[in-house]
Amino acid sequence: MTDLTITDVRLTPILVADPPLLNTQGLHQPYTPRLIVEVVTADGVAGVGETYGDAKYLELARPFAERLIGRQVADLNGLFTLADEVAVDDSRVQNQVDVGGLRGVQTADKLRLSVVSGFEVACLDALGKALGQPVHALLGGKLRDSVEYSAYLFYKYADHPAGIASEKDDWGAALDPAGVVEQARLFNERYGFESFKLKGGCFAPDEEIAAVRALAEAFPGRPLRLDPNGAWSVETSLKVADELRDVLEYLEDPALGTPAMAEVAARAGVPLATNMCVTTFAEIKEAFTTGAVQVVLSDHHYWGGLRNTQQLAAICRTFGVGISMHSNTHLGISLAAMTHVASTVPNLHHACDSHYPWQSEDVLTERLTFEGGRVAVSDAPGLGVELDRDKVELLHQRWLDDAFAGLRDRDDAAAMRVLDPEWVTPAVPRW
Ligand SMILES: O=C([O-])C(=O)C[C@H](O)[C@@H](O)C(=O)[O-]
Ligand SMILES: [Mg+2]
Repeated sequence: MTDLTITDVRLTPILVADPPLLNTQGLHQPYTPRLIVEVVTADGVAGVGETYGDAKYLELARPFAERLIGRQVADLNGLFTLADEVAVDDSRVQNQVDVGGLRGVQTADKLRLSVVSGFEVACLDALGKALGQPVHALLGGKLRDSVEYSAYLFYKYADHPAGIASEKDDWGAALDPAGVVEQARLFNERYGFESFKLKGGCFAPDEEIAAVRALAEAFPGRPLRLDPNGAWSVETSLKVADELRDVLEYLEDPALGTPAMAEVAARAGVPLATNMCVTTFAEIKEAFTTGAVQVVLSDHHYWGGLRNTQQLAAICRTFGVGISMHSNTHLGISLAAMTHVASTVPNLHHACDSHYPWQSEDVLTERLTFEGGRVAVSDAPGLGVELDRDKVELLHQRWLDDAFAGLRDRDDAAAMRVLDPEWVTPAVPRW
């Protein structure tokens, strides 16, 4: 009989290289924190998970990990009750937003769920390995053999600011329509992506409209999305919708907050997607009953894991709201987890987001690959990925070395201040 008792939990904070990508808050720093979670059973089976690595997540993950020892790896529901026992320092959530608000509201519950998700995935991986079953089978079985992702286009500089330690990337700059189209071509060439999302809210809306128009010309008929992370007023959102209605699959978080989104949705004539105004179960009712969103972009990290993602998908199905997936900077562990759960969701009709192509570094022995913009659903036991200890150690050492350099907490405004000392997180609506 397999012993599924958890006997060891390892938490490894790391810093991963990130290119100089722009968003409405500022600029990505050259390295970004992630937390690698490993749970080990009495039989020596190890499962891996990954979540946000900023200090407030680590502070919660540590006491949570201690409480896991002696519990069963299959006790997934118990993870949530256990999380409730871990106190959240109020100053970490009161009047705070995460990454300048890119991940929506910040609450103690959401912070806990973001931590639980890393452990839930690690437990599912260990359970799958112990039982010889892929994670998708533990979630009820895959409905498709591969999952489609979209190209996640960013305005970007060619390099991080001079004199700042960073890794070089080979994507070049993208600061105007021609640069955005060139980046899209590279994404298409390298990974076969068929749909394209542009991270907007960086330049005046007319410039971003021109970039999407240029994409539509270069890739006729392909699904296109524009996401300014709530940077626009209702009026500006409606103007952009008016100009791009014929080419957009959806407009993502044009304005901030459910009431503003509902106003835009009522008149835009284009579906609205969100990963900002519906990020918790508590936010669903208002958004769905006011028709504020037509597509929810789930993120298993902040929704609390893969099974919560399935529950969210079922609620969306009930209300006739679409579902797809949001992505922050993440590594192959999370891409594998996203792919497993996405393969089990019946109503997944949009290509999911993934930052993975931007991450030149990973902690796996083998990187996951996109073929025709799709990731194959693994049938190997667990997630189907293997941790490379040397790589984990290298990236962990970078985190250790950073004690005073300010990279352990993601701060896009701080990165922008290196270029523009006057930069502050822009007030919203920005346009
Ligand atoms: O709304 C979104 O899709 C995101 O917030 C994804 C990421 O946070 C992205 O904007 C970023 O990393 O700059
Ligand atoms: Mg978004």
